[in-house]
This record gives sequence, structure tokens and C-alpha cells, in this order.
Amino acid sequence: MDYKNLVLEAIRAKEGAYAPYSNFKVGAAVLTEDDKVFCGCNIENASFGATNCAERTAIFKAVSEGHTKIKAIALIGSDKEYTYPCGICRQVMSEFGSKDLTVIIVKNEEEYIVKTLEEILPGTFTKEDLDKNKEI
Ligand SMILES: O=c1ccn([C@H]2C[C@H](O)[C@@H](CO)O2)c(=O)[nH]1
Ligand SMILES: [Zn+2]
Repeated sequence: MDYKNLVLEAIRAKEGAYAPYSNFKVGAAVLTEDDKVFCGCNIENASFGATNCAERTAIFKAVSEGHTKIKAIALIGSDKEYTYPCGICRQVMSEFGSKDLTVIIVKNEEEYIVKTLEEILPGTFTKEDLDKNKEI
């Protein structure tokens, strides 16, 4: 699969970041199972805990439009170092992607690392854990 388009979309989405508190801008782009692309940026808040990461913005946009299965996500924070997704975003990825979900960690147009969700979130807690615990 060619990730170039998703990489470029994530870089473009970073421009929309609202990050007046951290000045750390992040962009993300999600590819859904039916080959649609949804982009997102981080959106901060004066009440810091209300901040939404770029990855979740992109995923929530896809889900809110009815696209609940994702097969790849690209993200870019710093263009000097690779920025990995935070723990909350990894957990949200696990809700809508399989363990084989492709996570593309972008530094720039030419430099990016391709991982699976399983590699960056081993031992994932999922709805199967809830089902297993249900009494019949
Ligand atoms: O993977 C990440 C890591 C951080 N952030 C945002 C949250 C906050 O706005 C800023 C600093 O943590 O970066 C993301 O959007 N995605
Ligand atoms: Zn996050």
C-alpha cells in the first residue's frame, strides 16, 4: 500500500492545529476500510484536560460520518523528531482498528516509520475483555 497520500494529508492537517498553550502542533489523517480519508488536528483548551489530540479528532470525524472501521492512520507532530501517539489515542485506535492497523509516524514527506497497532499497544484492553467477564 502507498502511504504517501495519507502522509501528505497529515502534514496538511497540522496547519489547522489550535495549540496556543503548548505551541505543539499535530496533524493526523485516517484511511477508512472503504478508502475514505478523514483529517484532524489537535484542539487545545484553556482547561487543559479538555484538549483533543489530532488522531482522535480525525478518528472521531470518520466515526461520526459512519466510518467505524479504519485501516491506517498517519500522524505528524514535530518535524525534528518522530512523534508517537499518546496512550489515549492508541486506545481509541484499538476501538476502530484491528491489531494490524497501520500507524504511520511521520517526520516529513520523505521520512516516516510504519508500525502496526499491536507493536505500539501490546496487551490491548478491548470489548472482548468485557464480553469474557459477562455472566450468562
Ligand atoms: O500524539 C499526540 C501527542 C500530543 N498531541 C497534542 C495534545 C496537545 O495539544 C499537544 C501537547 O501535548 O499535542 C497530539 O495531538 N497527538
Ligand atoms: Zn493522543
